[in-house]
Amino acid sequence: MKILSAEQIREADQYTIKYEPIVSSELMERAASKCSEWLRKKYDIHYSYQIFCGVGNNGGDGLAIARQLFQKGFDVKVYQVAFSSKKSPDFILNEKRIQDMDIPYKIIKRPSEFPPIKQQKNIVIDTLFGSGLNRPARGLAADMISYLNQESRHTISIDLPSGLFPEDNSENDMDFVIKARHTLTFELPKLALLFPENGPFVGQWHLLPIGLHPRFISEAETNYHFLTLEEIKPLLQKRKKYTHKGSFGHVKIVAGSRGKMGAAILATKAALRSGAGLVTAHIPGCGLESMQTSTPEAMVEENSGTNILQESSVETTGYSLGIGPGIGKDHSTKNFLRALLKNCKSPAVLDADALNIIAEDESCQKLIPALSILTPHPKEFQRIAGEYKGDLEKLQKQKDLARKLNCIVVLKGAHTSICMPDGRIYFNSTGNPGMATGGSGDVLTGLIAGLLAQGYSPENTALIAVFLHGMAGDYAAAEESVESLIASDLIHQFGKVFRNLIDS
Ligand SMILES: NC(=O)C1=CN([C@@H]2O[C@H](COP(=O)(O)OP(=O)(O)OC[C@H]3O[C@@H](n4cnc5c(N)ncnc54)[C@H](OP(=O)(O)O)[C@@H]3O)[C@@H](O)[C@H]2O)[C@@H](O)CC1
Ligand SMILES: [K+]
Repeated sequence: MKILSAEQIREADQYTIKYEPIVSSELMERAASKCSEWLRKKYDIHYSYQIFCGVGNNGGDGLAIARQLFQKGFDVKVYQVAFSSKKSPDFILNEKRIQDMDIPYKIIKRPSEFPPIKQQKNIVIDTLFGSGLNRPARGLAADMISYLNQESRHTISIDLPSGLFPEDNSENDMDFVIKARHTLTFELPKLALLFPENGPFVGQWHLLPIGLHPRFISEAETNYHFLTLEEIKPLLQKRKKYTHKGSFGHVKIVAGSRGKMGAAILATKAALRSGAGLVTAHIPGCGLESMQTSTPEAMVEENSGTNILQESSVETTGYSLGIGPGIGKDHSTKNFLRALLKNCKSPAVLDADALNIIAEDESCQKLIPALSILTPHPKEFQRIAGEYKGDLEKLQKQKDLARKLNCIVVLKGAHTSICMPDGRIYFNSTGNPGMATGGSGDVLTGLIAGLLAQGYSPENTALIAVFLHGMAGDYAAAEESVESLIASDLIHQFGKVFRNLIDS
């Protein structure tokens, strides 16, 4: 699914009006009815609504939602926050409609007129600003936002939390942005909704399709995508009947050190469960027994080091390498990694301490095979890409790094972003906070290496693996809980994930 800029969404809006065709007030009515349907499904008739409107089309949405809820018998109160006298035509039309229906409607001109916010079974609907915000909120609008953030326990923002810019908030004043519990956004996600730093404002966000013209969307150009099931399913290969283990490649997991063998075991198990034909674990001697006992399906190749990986010759040809989980940063391990990368000619997966080592050694970065997949978490990413101020700058650094190394950079987090060397970025839609747990990244490394071995292109491998990994997390959280989720649970869910994705 594409992520378009506010400018493109405005164009999509105009294109739909012209070519569907539909009058703009009807498009607003459609958007509002999607919202009121969503609300009615979630909250029963005992809930009341306080709807705060600006004077643009976002405010117009608020007025239309108010009328629709009122018509269904809900207790609705509407407030126009008069921060400007320039009302949009569709706002004016909807204002007239609610006035004709005797819906309680007040105009707020100063903070002393802010109404008390009901605390029980009450929802505040925020329609002060949407995608038309063109400067940080100030004056009356800013006061209103602060007041609602302080008083309302349950705010739902329409299209965007008011005060949040759809893309770039680096210059914004975040004290004057609504903190919503839910955000109902139209048709396509906006970039700002995907940034972890905006989580406190956006809450949970939901996409409501409003029928913007499909031709405009399919022709619109963008580097940003939101990765959904529809895009992943066609990428997956079904196993053919006449195949044998040699058809599915050979993974080599290069991982572990004394005290961190768990990382190697998790990555190895994940590679096995990903469907790779054969998996070899290249580990320090101290891990031999634990690996063979816990993971009898894997072969073990002992490194010359007992406690850490140190220089020894490693065959790389014919393998998909997953390098880094639990290897530490000992001087000998650094030398080992350098020699390994020198030797390795096909795309590999680099994670954890492998990334920390290359972060400290620029010359080592040049040895990474083209189209390798790097999977840093934010701290590792910062070490390798440098400091950044906010998530937009972080995204730019991710693009710079992918281009510089000619690699795929998978930046882990809520909505993990996958950046291709040509600058395309995919945000993942699966996963949950329970996955922020030790070993979760090791599982991803094994899964990526396992898919790579089976002949998926590096690009498709990264997309599929991240999506599957998140989906496994969602299944695990549904069966147990977000709190209790541990990394092995993810591997246990791979079977169900594959079955649901490939067979259905
Ligand atoms: N596109 C779609 O598909 C559909 C879009 N729809 C809806 O339309 C919304 C976009 O509407 P929009 O363009 O009218 O802008 P909106 O966010 O209401 O605000 C603009 C007003 O705010 C003002 N203003 C701005 N910043 C300000 C500030 N800091 N402080 C004070 N004032 C400020 C600005 O005035 P000015 O800059 O001229 O002073 C103007 O008056 C979109 O989010 C969605 O909800 C749906 O109805 C149908 C389908
Ligand atoms: K809003």
